Amino acid sequence: MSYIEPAPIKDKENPLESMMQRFDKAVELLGISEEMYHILKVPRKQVIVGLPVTMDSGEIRTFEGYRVIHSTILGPSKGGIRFDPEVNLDEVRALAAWMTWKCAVVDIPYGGAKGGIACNPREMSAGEMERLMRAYTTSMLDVFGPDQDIPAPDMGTGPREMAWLMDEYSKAKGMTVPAVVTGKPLVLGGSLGRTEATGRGVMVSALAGMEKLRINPYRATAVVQGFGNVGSHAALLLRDRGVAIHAISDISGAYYNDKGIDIAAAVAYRDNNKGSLEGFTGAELISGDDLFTIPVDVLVPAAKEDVITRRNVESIQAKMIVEGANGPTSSKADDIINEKGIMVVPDILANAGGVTVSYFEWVQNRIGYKWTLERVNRRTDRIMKDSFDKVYETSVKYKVSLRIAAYIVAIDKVSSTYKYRGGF
Ligand SMILES: NC(=O)C1=CN([C@@H]2O[C@H](COP(=O)(O)OP(=O)(O)OC[C@H]3O[C@@H](n4cnc5c(N)ncnc54)[C@H](OP(=O)(O)O)[C@@H]3O)[C@@H](O)[C@H]2O)C=CC1
Ligand SMILES: O=C(O)CCC(=O)C(=O)O
Repeated sequence: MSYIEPAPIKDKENPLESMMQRFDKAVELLGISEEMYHILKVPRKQVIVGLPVTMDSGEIRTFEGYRVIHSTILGPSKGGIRFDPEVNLDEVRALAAWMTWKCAVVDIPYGGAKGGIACNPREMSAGEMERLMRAYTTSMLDVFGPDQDIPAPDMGTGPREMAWLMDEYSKAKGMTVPAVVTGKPLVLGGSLGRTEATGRGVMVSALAGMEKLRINPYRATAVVQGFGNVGSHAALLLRDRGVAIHAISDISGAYYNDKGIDIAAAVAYRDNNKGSLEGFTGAELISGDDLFTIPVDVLVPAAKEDVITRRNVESIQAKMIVEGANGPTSSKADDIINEKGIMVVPDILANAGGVTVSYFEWVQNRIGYKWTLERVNRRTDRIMKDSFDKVYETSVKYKVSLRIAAYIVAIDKVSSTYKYRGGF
């Protein structure tokens, strides 16, 4: 028997602190009361579970899993499940709060939650992953529910894991409950457009930002860190709008080509190479750190938190950062970015396309009807563009960055909803 220790919180800028610093700034500008501050700050529920799983070797390993419900003020809580060795409670708490603000920014009727399991999916077989996901679902039967808390994919998980979750939950309830989870395979009630939705939202946000900066997409260049669900779809869709992608990266390194990378070839290579870009020959191999220093119009961090910090922020030469990942920029880097005059389209706006189409999937499951891809994309684009415009106007009104403006929009929405519900 062995026990997988969750990774200790590293000596780096803690994502929860980064989230709270932005939250505090926005709260101060909005002038909300002390009572409301605590209502919005403290998560409603935090669940930690031990998950014993039989590995293929016959050994039983116990993993630690988390689900944090940050808020249910706007509706049932919503947020993905992350499988990653570095998952810890503080990270999940920050990610859950970001979900609350994200749903509020794009005005969809959900609160915020997030889940995670400290595990390494790269070292696990499909059978081990399945047993782990089913054990987690069983532990969360009282937490999850189509009107209660609705999970979805995040780093290290995708439609396959959501299918196992739906099946395990449905078996326990004695009926098929597709609306308990989103990001499912199409045959199980998944929505057309969900797989590429987050990347699509990144593309719409990037184009809206370029318009403000008067950058012509057909002459624009970009680099994308992370080539998973979000990064690869963002790269494909930006390329479709004329943007030349000069570098992409994953854990194996960054791949640079100043003539523009053939993104479709990179996707095909990754898909035939166990999900990795390692050995990709359509570009020069450079270090992951060097990707941030390339002079381009748009930098899209689409891997994980705290990749833009005080350590590397000075070397960034992009005109715009569009945050595909959650929390890629530490709060300490924000001030320097603002001084440098770089526009940042923040995570809680830029990557909200995923939860938007998750909401559409949930709506379709509840009405028992399937929308066309054209309808999903049209509605997603409109929500993303309207949300960008609202955040932009707020940034002008309060003379703040787009990030603080997005927090202002979100906190205002959640706090006024709380008052309408009569909780105050
Ligand atoms: N999936 C979704 O719908 C949404 C995701 N997000 C956020 O987007 C981010 C990415 O999620 P998603 O695309 O789903 O995750 P995936 O697991 O699909 O992809 C993550 C990618 O990041 C790469 N990566 C991890 N660490 C590094 C690193 N240190 N340097 C370079 N690349 C790295 C991975 O490489 P490798 O494969 O080699 O490990 C992989 O290419 C996360 O912050 C997530 O919370 C936000 C909104 C919705
Ligand atoms: O699709 C969803 O419901 C949530 C996706 C997610 O976890 C995120 O936006 O960070």
